Amino acid sequence: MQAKIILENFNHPTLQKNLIELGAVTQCELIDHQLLISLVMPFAWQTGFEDLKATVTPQLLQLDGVDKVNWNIQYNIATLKRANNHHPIKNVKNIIAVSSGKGGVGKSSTAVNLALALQKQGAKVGILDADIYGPSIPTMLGTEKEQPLTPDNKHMSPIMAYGLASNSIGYLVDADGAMVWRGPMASKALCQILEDTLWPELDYLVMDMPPGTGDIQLTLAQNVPVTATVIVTTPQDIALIDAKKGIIMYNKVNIPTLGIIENMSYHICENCGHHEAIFGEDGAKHLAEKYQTQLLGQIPLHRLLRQDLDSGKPTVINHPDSEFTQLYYKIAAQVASQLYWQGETILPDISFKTL
Ligand SMILES: Nc1ncnc2c1ncn2[C@@H]1O[C@H](COP(=O)(O)OP(=O)(O)OP(=O)(O)O)[C@@H](O)[C@H]1O
Repeated sequence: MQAKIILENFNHPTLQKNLIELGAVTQCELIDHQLLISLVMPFAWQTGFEDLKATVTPQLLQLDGVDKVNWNIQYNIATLKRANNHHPIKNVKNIIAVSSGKGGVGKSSTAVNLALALQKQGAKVGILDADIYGPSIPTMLGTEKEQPLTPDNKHMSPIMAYGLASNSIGYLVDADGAMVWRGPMASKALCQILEDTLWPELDYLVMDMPPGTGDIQLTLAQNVPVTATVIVTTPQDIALIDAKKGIIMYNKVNIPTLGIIENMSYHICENCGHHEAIFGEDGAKHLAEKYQTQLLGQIPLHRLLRQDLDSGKPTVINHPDSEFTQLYYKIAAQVASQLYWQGETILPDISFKTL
């Protein structure tokens, strides 16, 4: 049928096989001059779907007998093989660790906007703030006054914010208390929070890792059932050197690096809109090339991004139509698709880590 050929010919940066080959098209039928097309996608793909509709609908309407095209998409997000074959966490399909070699590069800001953007891409998403040195996710989600309830005195219910299930060391201890934890104590506590949270069914759990490449990060990376990591850096040499250390550390513990997100890539002048590369140019691109990974996206330095986070309403929520939100959507589409294409689909989980 010609409609199938049109679907087969659709190319998109997030697709490495066409939709027919991928087995994503579950219905393509002409009924009463209406073409019904249904897709089931194994990764979050809402912007891809919008692009598909915009590109392909006019072509389909040219076919004989087609007066209308009726589109439908559903998700059955794949569970991908975890690094080091760790046992999974109950209800969590995939864990994406957001890491940075250096502190203050915008790892938490990126993690929270990425989690929200993945959700807008059609996935069920949670976020775990494992940044013991500065648990900032509760502030960024506007939930800093909340505390998880424990229905059975053993497990914690996550705090819900904008549809994300969240938990943070910041809900449980004050920042000063957490800072003095020694390495083994900190990583043990973090693993416990991950395991003791009653996560709802999640396609992706974004984990905001503590910055750095020391013992805590290493122990965490080795013990958490991570699917892959994403490294956040600025284009500045001193951040790139640490980002490189991060890639090497994850390589050592067999955790795949999906790619690099460059934050504060350029400054946008609020008066004239001029883009200025105040921290240098192309640093993350070169780093990605050198380590055979990819640049997943670039986020500018802009006051709005900071203000939105400070007010507890990340830009993806507070300014959904902004150019920044579009950038996060694009990054989320890249992260979800790369995770799928670089990973190995496994069967849904039957055994869980003992709690
Ligand atoms: N692209 C950006 N534009 C403007 N402000 C930003 C941007 N990215 C991050 N910020 C601001 O920079 C500060 C540090 O960001 P963030 O807490 O995300 O960094 P981090 O790498 O997680 O830090 P830490 O090392 O403490 O974990 C925050 O105030 C945040 O609002």
